[in-house]
Amino acid sequence: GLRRELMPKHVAVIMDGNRRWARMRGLPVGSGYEAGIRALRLLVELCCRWGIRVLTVFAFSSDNWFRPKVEVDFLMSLFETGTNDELNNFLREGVQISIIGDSSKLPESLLELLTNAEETTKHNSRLQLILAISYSGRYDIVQACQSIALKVKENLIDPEDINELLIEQELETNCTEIPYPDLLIRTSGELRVSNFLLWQLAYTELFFAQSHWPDFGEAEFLEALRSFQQRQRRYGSRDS
Ligand SMILES: CC(C)CCOP(=O)(O)OP(=O)(O)O
Ligand SMILES: [Mg+2]
Repeated sequence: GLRRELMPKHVAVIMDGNRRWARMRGLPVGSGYEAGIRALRLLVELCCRWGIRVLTVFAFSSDNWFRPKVEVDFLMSLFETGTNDELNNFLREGVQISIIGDSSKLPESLLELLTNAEETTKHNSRLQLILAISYSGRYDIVQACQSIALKVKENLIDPEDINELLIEQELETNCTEIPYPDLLIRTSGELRVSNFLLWQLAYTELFFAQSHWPDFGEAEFLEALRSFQQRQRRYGSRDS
């Protein structure tokens, strides 16, 4: 069975397969996205129940902007209604919301909602939910480099002061005490990282599930946790 002391502290999820889920059922794409939101709500509850400290989900990548406008608009409105519907639950359950990604491209109404949700939940401490929206792992590293280069230019630091900790502090995941996921879950059978967290995933255990995201429920999550607990994490040290 699962052992509480071997739980991952930070779980990251690429919630993939929503459109295929809908297509397999002869449903419109929007139904897949709506089912995906429901699966996310369930996962937040499961993470609270199993004592996971941080959950980072890839809700919308910078590449997703190239999808048909009708799909992008539907997703943006879904993020708005989802945030509205869930905010009171998150407040009650002690869930803190943080957003990472290029928020300048989000609709003003969604940005306001998310900023308000960050503000009203900032003292919650049971689970930190990080929503990666309009996020790019490579751009995250680029913006960290720009920020560090500026500090060098302003003589605040010297080039030899640049180390892994400094970069970690400049990444967008500096919104959490546990920036490095212990476990990454990707659904729908794709075996790619797709420009999600890149620096942060250096030693993360990867778990790939066949089921599409809307079908990823408690049984599937417990299977991922069991797989994680059976792994011997070496961080490159032991050669055996
Ligand atoms: C926006 C993102 C979370 C949606 C993930 O599902 P998806 O739209 O990539 O679905 P498919 O991989 O089935 O096309
Ligand atoms: Mg996909």
